[in-house]
Amino acid sequence: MTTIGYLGPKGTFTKLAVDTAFNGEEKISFNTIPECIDAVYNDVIDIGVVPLENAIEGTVQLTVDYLVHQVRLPVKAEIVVPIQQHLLVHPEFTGDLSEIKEVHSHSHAIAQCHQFLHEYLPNAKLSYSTSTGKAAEYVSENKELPIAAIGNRLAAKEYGLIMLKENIHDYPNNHTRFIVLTKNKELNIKHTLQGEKTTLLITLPNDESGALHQILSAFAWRKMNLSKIESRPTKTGLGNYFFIIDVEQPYDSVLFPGVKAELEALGCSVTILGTYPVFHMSL
Ligand SMILES: O=C(O)C(=O)C[C@]1(C(=O)O)C=C[C@@H](O)C=C1
Repeated sequence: MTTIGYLGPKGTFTKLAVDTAFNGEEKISFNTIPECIDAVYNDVIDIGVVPLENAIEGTVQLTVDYLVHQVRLPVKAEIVVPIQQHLLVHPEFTGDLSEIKEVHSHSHAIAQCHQFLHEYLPNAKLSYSTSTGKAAEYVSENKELPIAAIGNRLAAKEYGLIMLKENIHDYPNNHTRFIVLTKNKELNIKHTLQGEKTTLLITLPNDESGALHQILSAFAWRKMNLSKIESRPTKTGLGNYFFIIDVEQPYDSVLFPGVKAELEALGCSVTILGTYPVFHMSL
């Protein structure tokens, strides 16, 4: 049977994404994003699903950095899921909002609710956990403490918690992109295909004037639409960056090799991180 790994434990957004996109497979929980990626790389599981980017908080840097610097695996699909954050408490907590002393969650979930926390829980201590599910688990195991978790409806159900405040994310149109990593498993995602993308990793030779302009023009004059460009440190010293570029089309044997050759002539290195279908899910 096909095995799918996800950032767990139960009740995470990644689990929600996996449950929505796949059924029938064996699903295995991992404590961290690197552990899940390693398990695909080491053939412990067939498929791994990890978060990549949130509409409010931006890129999940751990995922990008781990895939670029530690373990290279091809991206084979993208799943976009709506995200609703709720404030979860133990059913035995009978106080009101102002009595909550600690809020637990994943850093990305806390960041999506900064304004809410600033307004309603300015004195609560923020405690970061490996996932929203882990935070919900902690609240469920500590009923005597005046604490809350930020997480989703599934977490409330899985851990028997109450949603004290619903929809506490600061902006309404909240979504997270998850990527599906696999070495060679055929994917069978039965959802409406939203489009196709290719993600490239581009490293500049050194800090030359106009280098970024030259990179972008290689795409521009071929009329290749870019949906994301992001720079990250190469970790070799201050001022050294690579670029992750999402192109709104599948890989083809004319335009992409053309771009690659043109950029390599400028001294850049170009790696294809994946060419993949994009699925939008509704929960
Ligand atoms: O903690 C979870 O539930 C996750 O699946 C991780 C994660 C993330 O890394 O962005 C996924 C979606 C939400 O944006 C918040 C947290």
